[in-house]
Amino acid sequence: MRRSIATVCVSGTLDDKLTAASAAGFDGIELFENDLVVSPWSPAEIRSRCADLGLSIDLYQPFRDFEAVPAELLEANLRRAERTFDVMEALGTGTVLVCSSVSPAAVDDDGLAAEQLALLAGRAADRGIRIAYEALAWGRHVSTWDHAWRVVRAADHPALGLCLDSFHILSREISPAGIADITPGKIFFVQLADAPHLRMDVLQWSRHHRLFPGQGAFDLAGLITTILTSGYDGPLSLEVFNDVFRQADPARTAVDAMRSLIALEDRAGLRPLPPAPALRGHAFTEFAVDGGSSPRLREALRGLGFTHTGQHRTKPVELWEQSACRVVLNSAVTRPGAAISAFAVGTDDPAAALHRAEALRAPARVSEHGPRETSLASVTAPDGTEVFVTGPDPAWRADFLPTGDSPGAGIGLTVTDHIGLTQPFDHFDEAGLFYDSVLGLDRLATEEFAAPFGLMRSRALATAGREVRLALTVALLRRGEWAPGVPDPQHVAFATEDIVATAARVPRRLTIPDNYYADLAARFALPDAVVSTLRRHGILYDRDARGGELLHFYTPVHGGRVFFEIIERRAGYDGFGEVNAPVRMAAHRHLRLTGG
Ligand SMILES: O=C(O)c1ccc(O)c(O)c1
Ligand SMILES: [Mg+2]
Repeated sequence: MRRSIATVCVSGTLDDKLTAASAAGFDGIELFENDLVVSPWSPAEIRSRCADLGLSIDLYQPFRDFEAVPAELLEANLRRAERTFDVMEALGTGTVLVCSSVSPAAVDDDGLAAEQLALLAGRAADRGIRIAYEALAWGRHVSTWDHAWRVVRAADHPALGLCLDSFHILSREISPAGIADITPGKIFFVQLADAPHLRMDVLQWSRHHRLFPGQGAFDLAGLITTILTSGYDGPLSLEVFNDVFRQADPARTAVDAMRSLIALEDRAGLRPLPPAPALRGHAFTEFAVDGGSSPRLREALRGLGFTHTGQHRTKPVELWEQSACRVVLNSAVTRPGAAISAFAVGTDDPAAALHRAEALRAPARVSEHGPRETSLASVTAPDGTEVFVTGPDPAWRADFLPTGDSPGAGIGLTVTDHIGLTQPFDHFDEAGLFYDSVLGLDRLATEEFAAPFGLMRSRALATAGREVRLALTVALLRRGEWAPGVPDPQHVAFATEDIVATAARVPRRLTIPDNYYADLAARFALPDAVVSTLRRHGILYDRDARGGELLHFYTPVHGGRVFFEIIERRAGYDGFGEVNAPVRMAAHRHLRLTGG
């Protein structure tokens, strides 16, 4: 099926939008009237620009407030329509979207609406144009797909059909099942948007919070399957009104949009993707360090029981290990401070993983390598992190010469539990979609919490067996000038099976205030002895509804923004202890002020 995108989805002028849509591989666009109005190009020039870019103009929109009006208004509306048809003729576009009226002038009379829409369709047909009627979820009298379909059926004109928009359908609690029975050929156009579950005015919800498929909570694969059952074979077109996308780099947004559509087509069984191979776990996490931060990171790792086991053959890169926990310190990448620059996940079939990534418009990159080095392929995530996929026989290890120090007993750390990455404000939803589609992760809970320096949102992603977990966080508003917290913190969490024994062996843990423990005792009715053990070691606590428990502690921040977390999950606790994140943030801030 053809892939289309509405110009409203991306930022910029029409030129920026068309360039972005074409570069991302879309077949066509929905042209929004206001993008045309502000363009210096004539409709004929827009038509030829689109043709040059390999884009068809699949729809022109919106034409508003047409139907069910008194006679004198009808004349004016028809005149308006003729002007729109003139533009469409010059554009070479055959379908116009007419959305259900929101005008106070419209009357609640389906017969009149049908009659006037049939009249409009007749005028349109004279000019080779079709009318796709869309029920806006906030339409004055017509606000559901089935109501729009009743009106279209009653009008009974070959040039009048439906535009089905997933947002208007799924934002209402009306079953879409009957869409499968719509007369073949009467669905003229299909628009796709996802959205998070929100309890708010539906117009505000639609105009500010739509997302690309897979980024929200709607069952779009199910809806598409229903729509295709009716015989629809026109374009699948993304129509997303989103405050962030409207101001983000259009080239990136368009790729994000294309990735969402490709992943959706896979979920709906339309165009299967190469399956995501099972991930075995976190293979290593790489920190880019500079001259100032590398000694700090080394000291921190030593303090956590890691051993420097390998030295890269040709690059200033060190491998540190403890059980299956592996950290790579890379001084070859020069950026100030320390940052998580890459992570690696293990799979039995790295080639298949990269094949899938390519299909999802995440091109694989083979890192620079010297004569004796393994070429490790990676993909770059929207937050800039390089994601490596390594095989069962970790060939990359051969790139490291043993230092002679074998990993000692350590302090009980077993595996990397998760990696926590702060996301760039403009790319949070893009990042979630990237990680879940490319790596085949499940999206777990999205949580919001009030932190000292702003509201935060966090989204957890993980493999079904929890071998690989990621926690993505973002500020809910773009950060202002006042940014005293740790800027864009990042961390790696290692698992232990005995947090108290492990904590006792870590010299530098983050100090947690007494107030936290008083509150904890009140919230969970924990025995005094337990609370005092937690307090003594700076261990934070959470418990889920099923009795699963999380015990975790943190190190100070090293090199500006990175820190480590040690975590013990009990009885199937599956979260990330986000409820404790504000405590950690305040403690890091306090430490910074007191020179830690
Ligand atoms: O928000 C709107 O007005 C609007 C306009 C056109 C559409 O196709 C739509 O879904 C919403
Ligand atoms: Mg729409």
